[in-house]
Amino acid sequence: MTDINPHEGGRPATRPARAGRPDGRDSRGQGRDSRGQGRDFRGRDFQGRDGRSPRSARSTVDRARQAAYEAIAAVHRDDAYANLVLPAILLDMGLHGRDAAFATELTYGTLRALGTLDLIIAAAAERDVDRIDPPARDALRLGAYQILHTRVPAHAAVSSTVDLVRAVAPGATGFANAVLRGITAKDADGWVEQLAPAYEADPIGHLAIAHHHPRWIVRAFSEALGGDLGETTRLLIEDNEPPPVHLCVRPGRADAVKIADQVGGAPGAFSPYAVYLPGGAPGELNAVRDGRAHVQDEGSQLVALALAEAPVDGDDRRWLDLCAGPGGKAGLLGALAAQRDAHLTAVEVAEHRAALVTQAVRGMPVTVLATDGRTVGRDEQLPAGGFDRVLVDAPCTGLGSLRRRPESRWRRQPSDLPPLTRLQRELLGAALNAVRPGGVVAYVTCSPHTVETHVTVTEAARRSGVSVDFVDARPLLPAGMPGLGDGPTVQLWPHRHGTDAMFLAVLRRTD
Ligand SMILES: C[S@@+](CC[C@H](N)C(=O)[O-])C[C@H]1O[C@@H](n2cnc3c(N)ncnc32)[C@H](O)[C@@H]1O
Repeated sequence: MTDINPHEGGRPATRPARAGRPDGRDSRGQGRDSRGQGRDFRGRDFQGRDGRSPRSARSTVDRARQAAYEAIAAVHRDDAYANLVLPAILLDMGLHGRDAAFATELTYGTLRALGTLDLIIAAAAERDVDRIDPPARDALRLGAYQILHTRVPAHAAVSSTVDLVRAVAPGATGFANAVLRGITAKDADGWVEQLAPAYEADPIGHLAIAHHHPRWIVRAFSEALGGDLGETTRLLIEDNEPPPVHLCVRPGRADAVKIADQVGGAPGAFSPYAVYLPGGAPGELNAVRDGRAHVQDEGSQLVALALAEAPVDGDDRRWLDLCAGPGGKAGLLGALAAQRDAHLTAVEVAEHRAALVTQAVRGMPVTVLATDGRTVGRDEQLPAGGFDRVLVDAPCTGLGSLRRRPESRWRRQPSDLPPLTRLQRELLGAALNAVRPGGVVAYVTCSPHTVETHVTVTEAARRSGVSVDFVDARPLLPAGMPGLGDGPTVQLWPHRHGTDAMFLAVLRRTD
């Protein structure tokens, strides 16, 4: 498993620790009360900025809730990624089995539902959540999630959260108790009825609150689904489910059916290389450790395979992956290149991610370049017209994989779109310059936002100065795959295909 978020433009997956906490580790879980002191979830005191002495404290909070609180606090305090910080916390605390599963459910569920939970907390507290101290606020979010969305009895959710607040923000114990009791007055549907606009008057606004997504994302999904609100609702529901874990069994190195048997999983429904895992820690599987397989969503496999399937006239040996880090698709394309006597050049601008690509393609006919993909035509290793197949798996908002990054829906903003789409256009323009006439380019995003998909492709093709035709991408996917639309582009969906919402456009250069 990689420690890199593939949708970020070269940014490490855990953002750097704040000044004064160089390793990020000592700071985890700490909360500060209003006097600048606080305690971490294990009751250890830390000294306030005012230099007063530590106090002694004992936490009575169970360890699964402590772990969840610590992860949620790290996400909000340190801009950490939950999918990375939580496993580290579980390991650190020695939590396994049911405790680890409960901590994961609480962390992921709370972070996914955050926007709606905050509205409910604000209503019960009669104050905006911004006016609640961060440690108490995160504990309240965790408590509200348990009350409204788990089978934990309300009284247990309230008392365990009050214990937590006592440990991390002692001054707010009475306040938290009152707010939590207020929240128990209604169930989740009752709160949605009180706080959301009526569906008939404002369906997007209603769905956003009822299914825990920012409004602009619901609107973008709805647009990408042609305004079908029923399908949009199914997508939102799917986005709130735990994500499946898929393996890609590398072509020529092992057989997916055999690996599925070995790991107690199931062969994928669509990709011949996919294995659906039953759970557990994929990084510990022998097949992953020894390079026969890597963790990769089936949708990512399908779009990479589509590039390899697209017909090209003449030579077919020079392949290019223009945005390769951390190396999932390069690992699959590199294994195919080995079988087809081709060679892959894998480009990644961020050096630490280029190093991950190098690891991912070990033993394959792949050259990794840590450089900017937009230097096509200016870098002798990236000659204009020098490639037969080119993949642009562009940096994007990642709205198609919200299941995997529970906090990202609330972090992403519409203002992220203009710089990303500019970069997407430039990278696709570079790819169209890199491919030779008769060769093909696959443009891929893990976002269904039409500004990142159709608009980018149309604009980049228009501005590129080369002539291109769209190739119908549907026949490049497995025969009989349902729900691929009218072409020529393809949009995969979690609720239709069980994959991330990958977009694929295939273009052939004609001059
Ligand atoms: C969506 S990710 C690619 C995921 C990858 N294909 C995989 O399957 O693992 C986009 C990548 O593009 C990289 N990137 C961003 N700007 C770039 C540029 N100008 N040139 C090359 N790579 C770039 C990012 O650092 C990021 O690693």
